[in-house]
Amino acid sequence: MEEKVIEARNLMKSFGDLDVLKGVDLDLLKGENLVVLGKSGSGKSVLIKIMVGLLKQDSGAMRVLGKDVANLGVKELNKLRLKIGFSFQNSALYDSMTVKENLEFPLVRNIKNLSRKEKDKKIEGLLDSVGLPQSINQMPSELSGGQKKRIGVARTLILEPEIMLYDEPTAGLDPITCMDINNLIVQVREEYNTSSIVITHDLTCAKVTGDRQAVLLDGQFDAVGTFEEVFPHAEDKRIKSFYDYNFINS
Ligand SMILES: Nc1ncnc2c1ncn2[C@@H]1O[C@H](COP(=O)(O)OP(=O)(O)OP(=O)(O)O)[C@@H](O)[C@H]1O
Repeated sequence: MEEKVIEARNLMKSFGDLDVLKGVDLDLLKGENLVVLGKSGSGKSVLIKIMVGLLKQDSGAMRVLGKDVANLGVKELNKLRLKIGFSFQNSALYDSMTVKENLEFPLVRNIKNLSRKEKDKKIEGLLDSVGLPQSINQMPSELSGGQKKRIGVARTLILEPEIMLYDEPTAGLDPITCMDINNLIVQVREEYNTSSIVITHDLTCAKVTGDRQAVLLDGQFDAVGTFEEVFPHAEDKRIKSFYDYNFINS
C-alpha cells in the first residue's frame, strides 16, 4: 500500500455560523504533488493551518507524518513543523538581508553546530538547484518576482523538509516565468524527494505540477483525480466553469 504522509479524515471546521470544512477527506501520498484548487474563501488556507497546527478542527482527524496534529504538545509541533516547508505567496524574504543571509537564517536558527563550510556548501548547492548561483550576494530588491520565488523555494528547502506546501506559486508572474516555476516544483520533487501540496488557481500550474488534483467544493473534496479525470469532461458546473474560465479567458 502507498505510504500516506498526510491523512485528513472527516474534518469539520466552522467559524460561528460559517461552516467552512464540512467533512474533508484527503490523502497526500509519499512522493506525490497534489494540487488543491477551490474558489477564494473555500477553506484552502484553513485546511493548511489545521495541517501545521495553527488552527484546530472542530472534529475529525488530521495526521501528518504519522502524528495526530491536534494532540501534539508545543515541542512536538515545532519538530513536525520543521519537516514541513511552507513556500509563501510573497516569497517572504527579508529585504534587509542578502540572498545568502536569507538562506542562512533558517539554518542558524534551527541547526546548531554547522561549520561555515557546511553552511556555504548547502547554500551554494541550493542556489545551483534553483538556477541562481550568481544571485548569492544580491539584495531581494534587486531580484525579479520569479527570481524571488526561486530564492523563497531555496530558503524553504534548506532545512530539507519532507513535505512542501506551495501557496499560489505562480500568482502575479508572467506566463513564461510561471512555466519556470512550475518546472522548478516538478524538479524539487525529483531532487529532494519531497511530497507536496500546491495551492493554486492557475490550471496550467495544476496540470504541469500535479500528479493528482483535488477540488474543494462546498466544504468537501468532491473531485479528486488526475487532471484528465477531473477537468476536461467535468459535468459538475462549478468545476466546468473553473476549467472554462482558465482555458478560454487566459
Ligand atoms: N480565524 C478565522 N476566523 C473567522 N473566519 C475565518 C478565519 N479564518 C478563515 N475564516 C473564514 O473561512 C473561510 C475560508 O477562508 P480561507 O482563508 O481558508 O479561504 P481560501 O480558500 O484560502 O481563500 P483564498 O483563495 O482567497 O486564499 C473564509 O470565509 C474566511 O473568512
